Amino acid sequence: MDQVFIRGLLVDAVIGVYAWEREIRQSLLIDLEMDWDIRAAAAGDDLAATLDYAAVCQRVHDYTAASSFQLIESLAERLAALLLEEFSIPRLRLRITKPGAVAEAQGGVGVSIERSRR
Ligand SMILES: Nc1nc2c(c(=O)[nH]1)N=C([C@H](O)[C@@H](O)CO)CN2
Repeated sequence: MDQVFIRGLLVDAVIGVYAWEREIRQSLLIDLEMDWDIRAAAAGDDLAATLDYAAVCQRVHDYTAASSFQLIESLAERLAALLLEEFSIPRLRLRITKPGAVAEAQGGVGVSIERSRR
């Protein structure tokens, strides 16, 4: 299946389990791979026929920046559900990296999920 993807979308949010984490904003990196048949958009050279990655970035940014979950798992599930629904995406893979969470983990730590529209 074709995909529209977003890599390394940087968003600051209140996220974390510990008391000190509730007082600050921390950076998150969000990666998305979204199934989308791009042939109609390519044939018509038409933005309206494809999944607008800029619109998805804006929605992800706005939702995440306003959120205040403890676990990145919670953010991942909510984000996946709203994107599947609002953009009529059949299936997506979503990864959230919390770069500063574990100093020794140079590549960051996080979660990755794959979800489909029901
Ligand atoms: N699987 C997870 N493990 C941990 C999370 C999380 O969201 N998912 N969060 C924390 C703390 O908030 C941590 O980021 C503080 O450094 C610990 N483990």
